[in-house]
Amino acid sequence: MNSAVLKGLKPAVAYVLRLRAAGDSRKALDGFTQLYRGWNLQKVGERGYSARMEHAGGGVIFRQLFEPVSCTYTYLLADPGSKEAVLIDPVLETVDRDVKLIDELGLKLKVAVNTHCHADHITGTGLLKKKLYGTKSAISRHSGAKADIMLSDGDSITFGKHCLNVRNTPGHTDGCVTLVTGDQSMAFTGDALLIRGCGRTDFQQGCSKTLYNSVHTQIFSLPGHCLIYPAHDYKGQTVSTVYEEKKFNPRLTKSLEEFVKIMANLNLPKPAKIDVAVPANLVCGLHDV
Ligand SMILES: N[C@@H](CCC(=O)N[C@@H](CSS)C(=O)NCC(=O)O)C(=O)O
Repeated sequence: MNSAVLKGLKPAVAYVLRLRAAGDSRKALDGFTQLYRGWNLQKVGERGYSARMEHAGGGVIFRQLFEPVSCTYTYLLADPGSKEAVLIDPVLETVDRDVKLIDELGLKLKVAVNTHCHADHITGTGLLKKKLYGTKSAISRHSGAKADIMLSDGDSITFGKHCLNVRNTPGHTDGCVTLVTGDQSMAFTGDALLIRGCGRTDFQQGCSKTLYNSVHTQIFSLPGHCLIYPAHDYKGQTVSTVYEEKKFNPRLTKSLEEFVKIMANLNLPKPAKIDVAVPANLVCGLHDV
């Protein structure tokens, strides 16, 4: 670590040590967790993309990628040792970008997984299967969509020595899942939980009561420092934490009754591509499996 980085870290380390000396070990532990994460964050371009790269202990390669028309995040995770990779929520229009990155990093795409049957964009999984031989598609068995791997609650998607654990989080659709890293440091929440928001519940199999229950039991039960990576953001945010959303989410901090009212009065326009996207996504994108 160079001296400029060390100089910048010193006050933060001192603050954490002061917390520990003052006997606030929980806050100190959270502080250390944040510092550790900070060492692995990189700022790229105009958006604050976080990229946790491989390090001495053998971390995970991680990229957050953005598709600006549907404001969709695609996530690439890979094991630095085996080079096995997983892509979460790829978008048809950005498949070439994703393939190039996977090639450049020398990775082998094992699974392209959708957190649910999307209504606003066409998934890239079908095209990825054609472009990257051996890739398997995956989606929840409750989604009604076709894929090579039909996921159930409690399943794991492994890539090298890492894994993503599947938690059913229905409510936006019946087949919504949240994918949680084995160490519970990151959760990919799809459209169940967005940053300071949540997925709408007014089409497909949407149910606001179900969504409220999913978020509270399956996501808010994760550790406070667990990073939340949603499928979309419409306001330029990239990442949140369980702690932040439990404290500041304007919908999910409310009672169930209030939440149901909020969701019934969102009055959002229908996604522009819904009539094309849903039928295509039921067969893994434009291309059949
Ligand atoms: N304008 C977009 C669709 C925006 C939208 O409805 N987003 C969904 C997730 S994608 S189905 C949603 O749940 N939004 C929640 C919210 O509070 O905004 C388009 O035309 O594609």
